[in-house]
Amino acid sequence: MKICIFGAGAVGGNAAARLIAAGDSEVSIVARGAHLAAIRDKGITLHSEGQTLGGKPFAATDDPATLPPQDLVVVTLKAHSLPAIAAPLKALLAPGAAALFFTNGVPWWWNHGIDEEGGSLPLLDPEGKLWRELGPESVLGGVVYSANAVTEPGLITHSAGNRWIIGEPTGDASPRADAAADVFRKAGLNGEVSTDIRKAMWEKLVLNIAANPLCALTRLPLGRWHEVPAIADLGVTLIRELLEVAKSLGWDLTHTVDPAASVPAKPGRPGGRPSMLQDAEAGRPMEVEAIVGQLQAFGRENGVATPAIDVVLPLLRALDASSREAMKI
Ligand SMILES: NC(=O)C1=CN([C@@H]2O[C@H](COP(=O)(O)OP(=O)(O)OC[C@H]3O[C@@H](n4cnc5c(N)ncnc54)[C@H](OP(=O)(O)O)[C@@H]3O)[C@@H](O)[C@H]2O)C=CC1
Ligand SMILES: CC(C)(CO)C(=O)C(=O)O
Repeated sequence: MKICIFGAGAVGGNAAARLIAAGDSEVSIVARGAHLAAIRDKGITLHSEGQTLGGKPFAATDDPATLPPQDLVVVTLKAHSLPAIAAPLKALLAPGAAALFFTNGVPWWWNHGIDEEGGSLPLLDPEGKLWRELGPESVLGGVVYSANAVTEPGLITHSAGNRWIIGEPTGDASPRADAAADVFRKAGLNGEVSTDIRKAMWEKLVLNIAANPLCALTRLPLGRWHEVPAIADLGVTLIRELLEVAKSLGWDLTHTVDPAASVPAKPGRPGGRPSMLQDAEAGRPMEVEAIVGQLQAFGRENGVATPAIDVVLPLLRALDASSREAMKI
């Protein structure tokens, strides 16, 4: 099986290192910049649970057009980077092959299988390129619990979690979802198939809606939230709003999720640098719309008030705009 990891940064780098080490598939990597140069020079190295994997030079590329058609493309870019790769991603897929998106937050393909006329979500696919040029029928949805950081170019440090949930947006069982989960499991990545990938998305978003924006805005990693207890209280409020939005769309998690117990920060627990904090610290764009903005949009469409989101969202958008301005993008 030919598998490409498109955007092998923190999460994708973990998957790539494990898939390469397993040796069951023909793996290729699309990366860029200093990270790409380091992968070509020294390979992709994964530090995980006291073990080190990888570390042999690897012929990665920044030009997907140089790769042969792939049976599976695992897409691990940030949500805001996706529209730019719609056409090259489509060109990389062998007939019938899937693009498996492991992206936090509400996915651009949300309407596929539930409201085709609704098309792409404008906050996530502003010009509709993903819907039009890639096409939602190419999509496998993915939800990942695996905390990683690119600690230096070519080096991925994995700190917690190993759960990779895969599902068709239509909710159907499919050989391509089974095959993807299977190849992940063989590589030591706990792949599982879901017939309700949106439910898995909401359950994961319970963690992200509190951790990601509040760590990014305060610069406090999760292990330091106890220094300002009101931060965790705000996290609980954000989770409550998320649950009401999800319920208005038909996913009622209010009986299974306890907001107070779901705030990811626990007093004294060390570490915890969510991906949005990593982006804020590095002055990179952040996944504001997938993790926060789309919740406000859904809330407004369905008459659900989101007062805490309404405060957090403009702060994040302003922070994001200043990063983009500094990076001239
Ligand atoms: N990090 C984590 O612990 C977790 C992250 N997630 C989610 O997983 C997804 C991926 O996150 P994460 O791994 O942290 O992101 P990263 O930014 O670490 O990785 C994405 C990589 O894709 C590269 N990239 C972007 N565009 C292109 C392009 N056109 N061609 C080649 N390479 C490209 C980026 O390069 P550059 O840096 O130059 O932009 C970067 O190296 C996100 O949705 C995130 O929310 C989920 C669970 C945990
Ligand atoms: C759950 C969490 C917070 C793990 O790091 C994550 O998904 C992220 O970093 O975006």
